[in-house]
This record gives sequence, C-alpha cells and structure tokens, in this order.
Amino acid sequence: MVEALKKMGKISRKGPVVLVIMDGVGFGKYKEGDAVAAALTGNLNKLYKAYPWTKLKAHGLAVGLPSDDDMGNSEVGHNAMGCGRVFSQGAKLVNNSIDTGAMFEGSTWKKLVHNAKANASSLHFIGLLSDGNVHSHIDNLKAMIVQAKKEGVAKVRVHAMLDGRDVGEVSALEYFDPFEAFLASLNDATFDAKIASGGGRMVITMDRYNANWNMVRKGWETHVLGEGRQFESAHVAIETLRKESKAIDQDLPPFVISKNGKPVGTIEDGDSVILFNFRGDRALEITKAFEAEQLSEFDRKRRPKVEYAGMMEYDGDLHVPKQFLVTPPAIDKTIAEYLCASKVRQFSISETQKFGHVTYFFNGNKSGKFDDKLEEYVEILSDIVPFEERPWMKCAEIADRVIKEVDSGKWDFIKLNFPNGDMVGHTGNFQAVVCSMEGLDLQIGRIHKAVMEAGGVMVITADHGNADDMFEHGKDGSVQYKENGDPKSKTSHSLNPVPCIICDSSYEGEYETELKTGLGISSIAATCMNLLDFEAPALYDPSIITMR
Ligand SMILES: O=C(O)[C@@H](CO)OP(=O)(O)O
Ligand SMILES: [Mn+2]
Ligand SMILES: [Mn+2]
Repeated sequence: MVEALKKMGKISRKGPVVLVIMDGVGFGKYKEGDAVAAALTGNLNKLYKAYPWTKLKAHGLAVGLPSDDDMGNSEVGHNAMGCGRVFSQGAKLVNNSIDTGAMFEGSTWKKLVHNAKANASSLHFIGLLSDGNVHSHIDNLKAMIVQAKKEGVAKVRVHAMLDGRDVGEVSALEYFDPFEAFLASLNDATFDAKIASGGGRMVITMDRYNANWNMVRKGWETHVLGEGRQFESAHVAIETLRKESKAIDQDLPPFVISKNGKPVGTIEDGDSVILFNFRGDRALEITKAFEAEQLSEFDRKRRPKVEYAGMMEYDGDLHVPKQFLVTPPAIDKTIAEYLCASKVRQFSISETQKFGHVTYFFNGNKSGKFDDKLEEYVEILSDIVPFEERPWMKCAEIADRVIKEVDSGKWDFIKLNFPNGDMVGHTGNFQAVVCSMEGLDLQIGRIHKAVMEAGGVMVITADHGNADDMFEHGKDGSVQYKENGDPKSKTSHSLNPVPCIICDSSYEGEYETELKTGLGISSIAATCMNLLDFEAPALYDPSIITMR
C-alpha cells in the first residue's frame, strides 16, 4: 500500500483534471507522410497557440526499451504514464534472461523441456515472427530453439504470425525465409524443427480486450487442430495467399503446413507449448484458450493436455499464465494507487481496442481496480471493421461520455484514450488517417469546451507516434515509392516525440508557463498529480510544470 499524497495547497480549481491520450499521435519528422500535419485540426492548432505545451520523448530508453532505435508502443507508453517512472520492459528483460542464461536455468523452461523429452513429444512455439520488439523478437525464438536442441528436444514446431504492423507492411518473407533456412540448418538425425502453421496477426490468435474472439478460434483451429488451407511451406503459403488475397502481412489469411495431406505440427496431448510473445494484451486470450477448464468464447473441439508457458506473466493481478519464463517488470506505486490512497475520484474510458490501455497497461499490467468506490472504468464497444473504413472509430461516443462525466462533477481525475491516430495509422491508408485526425480534432474541441466550462484542466498527450509518419523514408530521408509510383506506406509506430498541452481553465500563475523540456512521457504522472494540487512522490520522474 502507498501513502496518501501530500497536498501542496497551491492550486484550487472547480473542475477535474482530464488526461487525453491521443494514441499514436506524434510530431512528424518529415513533411511527406505526416498525416497529423496534413489534417485540418483547427482545434488543436488553437490550443497550441493558447496554452503552454512541450514535446515529450516516447520511445527507446525513455520508456524502458533496450535502445533508442526501438519505437514506443502502447504498453510501455501507458506503463510509463501510469507509474510515473521508467522500468526495464519486457523486451529488455527477455534479452537479459537469454543472454545471462537465466531463462534456461529457470524451472519453467526445465519443466517444458523435460516434458517434451519424457513424452518424446513436440515443443511448440507460438508467436509473432519479426524483430518488431513490441510483442516479440525473432532472436529470442531462435535462441530458445538452439537451446532446446542442445538439451535434447527432438521435435520443435513453430506457429508463426506475420507481423507487418511493427515492421514493413509486406516484409514477412524477410523473416520467414531466413528462419526456414535457420531451422533447416539445425535439422539432422536427432532434431526436426519446422514451421507448422501461421497467418496474419490481425486475422488469427492475437486479438485483445475481447474485441473479436473469432480471431482466437481461427488461431486455435490453425495451430492446435491443424484445420485450414494446406501448403507445403510457409514461403509458398505466403506467396500464394498474397497473390490471391492482395492482403498486407497483418491481414494474410491463415495457413497450415502439411505433408501428404497431413498437418506437420498439430498440438497433441503430452506436448509442451511456449507462447513467445512477451507483451500481454494480445497474449491473454490465446492463453485462456489453452488454460481454461471451461471456455465459453468458442468451441475448442479438442483441448490437448499440454505444459503451457508464456514468455512472461501477462497479468500480474490474475496471475496469467500459470507458468512463464521471465518475470515481468515489478511495476508498483502507480498513479491510480496513489490517487486512491488520496481519495481522488477517478474515471477511465476508451473503446474496446484501447480499453485495457487506460486500465490494465496504465495500472502496470494489472487488470483489477485499486478501489471500487473511487474508480469507474467504461468501455465503449469498438466496431469489428477494417478501421480505414471507419476512421472516426468511436471518438464521438467516447467524447459524449467524457463530457457527461465532466458535467456530472463526480470526478477529480478523468483519463481517456482516443485510438484513432494509432489504429488507423496501422492500416497504412494515408487518406483514412487524415480523416481519423480530423474526426479526433472535432472531439478534442468538444471536450475542451466542457472542461473549460467546468473549471477544469485538460492535459493532451500521446503514448507514441504513428499517424505522424505514414510513408517509408530512406536513410537519406527521401520518400520510398512503390512500382506504381505511390509512396510506400508505413504501418508501424514512429520514433517521434509527442505533445503535452496543458489547457488550464483557471490558471492563476501557480506554475511557470514555460514547461520543462527534454522529459519523457513518464513525467505525465507527476504533472497530473501537481495539477490535482498534490506533491508527486520523490521516486517519480519530474513534473513538466514548475510550481511557483
Ligand atoms: O496493435 C498493437 O498491438 C501495437 C502494435 O504492435 O500497437 P499499440 O502498441 O499502439 O497497441
Ligand atoms: Mn499506442
Ligand atoms: Mn499501435
């Protein structure tokens, strides 16, 4: 338990502190492909003119990733904002665990390897095959396979999702081809490793926040049951399905690798299974499908009795999965916990696609509340559509509810996430992203008006960039083009900084109008505490405002 925060006695205001997180909206580095700059955002433009604002770092070391070459993502971004400081994140912890050999000394690894050897059964790996380092890294997988062979496992099967969302939108063969060659180089009389199934990450297995369990059902059928369209290799599957479906990697239909009509790697009783993704949001549902005694979300048809482990513990409240390879960052003393201890009434909202971001990620990957009486979480149901077809998503519905809650006077701290810049940004469709930003801007204007009328303060920021960087650029900064002359779309997050605008309805000179520079998004937590008239805990990264 944390202690109540100390009141500063410097700020008194009628209305709430409203933290608006514009997911995936940064400051573009290049003019071309910056959909944030290209959009008509009259409201944001006005706010930049009227209020103090600064830029915050949202990638790499500033959010606990291994290096400044790593783009930010929602997990590490919301963790940082929610706990006020920076923890070494999954990507880094898994690297360390493999480099030091700690993973292979651990009881979970030993148990799964022993199980596969004792039963002369298969060790399966399920996960995202790329070096995106948001959910997984291919090098981790390779290290585990090499080690499995060394320890005498005879049969390895890999169930691999195509990425195209944290890496180039049609880059899958850059990972799959060398990976198949890597497996071939390991195979000999004692060892047999193969890719057994796969598909686009937005089609199978990696759903999140219960948005679309059909994806998990399809993943189960593909990986576990071996049901689906058969191909002789992942390479052939990807080439064929690309030609037929015209889909980019993340949307490629599922495939099963077979020999003589028989899938090469269904998951059977006695097998061991490792989900090698380290990030939890898109790992929880498939984990539930393996672990739950009863599953109401879909009919598994057959549930093999396996030893199942995740790369990490994905939910620190519910302790899911039961077994994992690497201990997650010990994120504690979050802003929500401090605010509950200080009797601050808090309201959190987003639509399904980002609901867990302002709850589970914000609370350090814990799904529960700290205090039911002080906190309310609201989820607006997301549409199940390609978001380039509905780029406004549910931003108006989120704003409607936020305005209602601001008007109610019930809350001291309101936080919300608008998914538009990110979810539409990932589609790579420039026009749709511009539209998403314009839709979002209208809602920012509405919320701003309500907060000002209520005598509150609105803090506008983001967890990382995406919409600000929609074209591929070469090393020299030039736009990369496709054969047909269109710019190559960039579907992944950017390395760009994000805004922090402080729109204070009742500013009376309590703090300097010049905001600090050079800080990261972890400073959002202390800033919100100050705006609520609390001293931030000494262990938190500095506030963006300097109190007078
Ligand atoms: O969609 C996701 O899972 C990631 C990208 O891999 O995006 P975000 O971190 O914004 O949730
Ligand atoms: Mn995000
Ligand atoms: Mn994203």
